[in-house]
Amino acid sequence: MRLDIISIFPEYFAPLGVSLIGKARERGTLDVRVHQLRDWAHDVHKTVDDTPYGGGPGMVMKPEVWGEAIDDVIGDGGPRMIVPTPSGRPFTQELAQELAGEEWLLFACGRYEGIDSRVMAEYGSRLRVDEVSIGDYVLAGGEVAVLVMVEAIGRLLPGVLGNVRSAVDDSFAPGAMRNLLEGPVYTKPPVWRGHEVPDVLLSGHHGKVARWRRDQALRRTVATRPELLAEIDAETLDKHDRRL
Ligand SMILES: Oc1ccccc1-c1ccno1
Repeated sequence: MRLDIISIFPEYFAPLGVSLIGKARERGTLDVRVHQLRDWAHDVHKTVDDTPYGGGPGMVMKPEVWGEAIDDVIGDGGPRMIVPTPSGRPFTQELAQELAGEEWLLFACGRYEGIDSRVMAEYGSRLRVDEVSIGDYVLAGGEVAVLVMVEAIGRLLPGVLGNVRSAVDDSFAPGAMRNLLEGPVYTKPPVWRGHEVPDVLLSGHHGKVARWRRDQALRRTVATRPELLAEIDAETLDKHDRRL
């Protein structure tokens, strides 16, 4: 997978050189290219923003600069374009799975009050363009949102996670864990400061362990995110529980 990221703060993406994503880049599973938007601003101050039409606070990012940058980066290619914004569709594990199936993603990191909407309109006629939010809060720019999305997407690519199983058992992963939160996890020692590991996890009985884990996932989901259960139909719940 090729990832292009356009930003006025390319240094934000240094973390993509470490851990799982860094190793995926070394192996060639991920081809990450970060671009400085100001390289396409031609005035002496490398200006990338201006005041909003209609008035109001803040500044809006200029369409001309973005247009030249995106044209240069994609050429005649057709990546899927992702624009992080608080007003976008929610970024979910399901969307991460979908984006992990793409060959080429282009991330446009807006700052200030956002990118002139004509940029998304212009490229929306040629590319699949999604405006995406990572949550109901406001950031200073899209860079952190891109880091979140690249990690969530990258870990789903073949060979990136050492143990494929751990992606399958993720919270929100499709299948048995869809819309369920992961339950508690434990490792050695069996007793730590008087806290014991649940006996079932030491039993070696895989069926009982699987049932206990699903029960714990359901309990945690009811306690923390009950609205997620509304999205699981009774048949699905029953099917997976019956399987256990
Ligand atoms: O708050 C933002 C500002 C700029 C770009 C993206 C965001 C955002 C907030 C939540 N998801 O994305």
